[in-house]
Amino acid sequence: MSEADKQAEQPRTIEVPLLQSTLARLGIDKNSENWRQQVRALRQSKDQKFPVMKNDTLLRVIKREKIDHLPIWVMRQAGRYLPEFREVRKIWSFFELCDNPLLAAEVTLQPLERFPMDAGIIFSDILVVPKVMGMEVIMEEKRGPVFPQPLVEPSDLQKLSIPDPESLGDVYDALYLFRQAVEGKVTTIGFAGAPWTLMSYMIEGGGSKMFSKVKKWIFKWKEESKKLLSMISDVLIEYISKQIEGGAQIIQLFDSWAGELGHEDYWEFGLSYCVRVATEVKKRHPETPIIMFAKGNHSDMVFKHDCFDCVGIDYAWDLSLAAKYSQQYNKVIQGNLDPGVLLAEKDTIREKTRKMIDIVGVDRYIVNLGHGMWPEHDLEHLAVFVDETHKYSASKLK
Ligand SMILES: Cc1c2[nH]c(c1CCC(=O)O)Cc1[nH]c(c(CCC(=O)O)c1C)Cc1[nH]c(c(CCC(=O)O)c1C)Cc1[nH]c(c(CCC(=O)O)c1C)C2
Repeated sequence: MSEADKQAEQPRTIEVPLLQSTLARLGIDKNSENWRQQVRALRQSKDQKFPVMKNDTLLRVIKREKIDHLPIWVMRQAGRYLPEFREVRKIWSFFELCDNPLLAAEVTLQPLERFPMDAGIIFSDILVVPKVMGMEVIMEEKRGPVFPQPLVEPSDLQKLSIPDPESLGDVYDALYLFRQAVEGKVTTIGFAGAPWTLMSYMIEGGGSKMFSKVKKWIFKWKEESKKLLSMISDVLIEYISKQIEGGAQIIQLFDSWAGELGHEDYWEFGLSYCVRVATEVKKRHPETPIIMFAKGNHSDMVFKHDCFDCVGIDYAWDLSLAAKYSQQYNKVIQGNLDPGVLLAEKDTIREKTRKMIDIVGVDRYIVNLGHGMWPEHDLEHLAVFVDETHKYSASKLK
């Protein structure tokens, strides 16, 4: 049966059991025709208030305040490894979830019902940004994201537009609902893809092995490439600022394809734009920390920039070196268990977790994977990672 047929068979009522009591408290009726307007009006209201934080461990680490355990969350925390997420995906397409604040908030809550994480990253995707800039994006079942009409040459830039920031209002509304729903028990994380990574998707038309098309752009059409990177950066500054105003308490920038560029080129076409985005966002929201995750070989460059409060370390990086830089540059680090370790025996997961904590120590550290969860991951194994992080770090903090 095709994806469309499967979807046609399911009742498409919006089931959000985890959000139920929050909606009741906020006075939102999900069955009313104007529930979207009701959520939006609350999010935009001047006297918007969020529940008091009961567990702000993650934010305390950033501020170097006292904690009783190390915080943990995992990238791709909401996703296909969760049976309840797969159930929702039988009824709704990927972007239908992203465009529906009730469903996006519900799906973000799902992993927190199972695991005592310290944060929730809002369910969305980095590719909602190219979408609102005028590009079509399709999520294909096995391949991932596909752009049927990628940017081929500089004249294609004319097809792009700078959107009204409110055209991504569904994301801010989802953040608002999620932060209301967790009642201060976890930190709310917003995110965006970095300019270089988004540009890569927009030109390659999807995931890539060689990155030959986007590399042709930056080396052959340097000025036009910079125009595109600037345009994306401008959109991101507004987008991230609005996420913070909607409820995000910390932001992660994902530069998933950073490692495809050499050192100097990554500065010129990658990190310098992230610095610009983070610096601008910080001018507007100095209190909101920013985590920079540059996957690949460039974390050393990230440490040197004041606009980043935390450096996300991928699994291939040397954690001891990251720990050294963390001291030298006075920065929090996040990472970096290889997602593959979650396929091992539980004892191995515990051992590797303890080792990471021994290397970094129990301050300046947010425990995470070194990249996202995989659909084949076992729920119990993730539970072991979370449990060992909390127990072992708590024993060291006593
Ligand atoms: C659950 C999910 C997401 N995106 C995709 C899926 C799986 C597809 C599905 O359910 O149909 C497709 C989806 N979206 C993307 C991919 C990667 C494809 C590729 O390798 O090119 C896939 C399969 C693009 C994407 N999307 C994202 C990145 C950066 C992180 C990384 O490096 O993996 C990237 C590169 C970020 C992302 N994507 C998502 C989140 C929120 C959920 C969470 O983390 O809990 C986040 C933060 C959600």
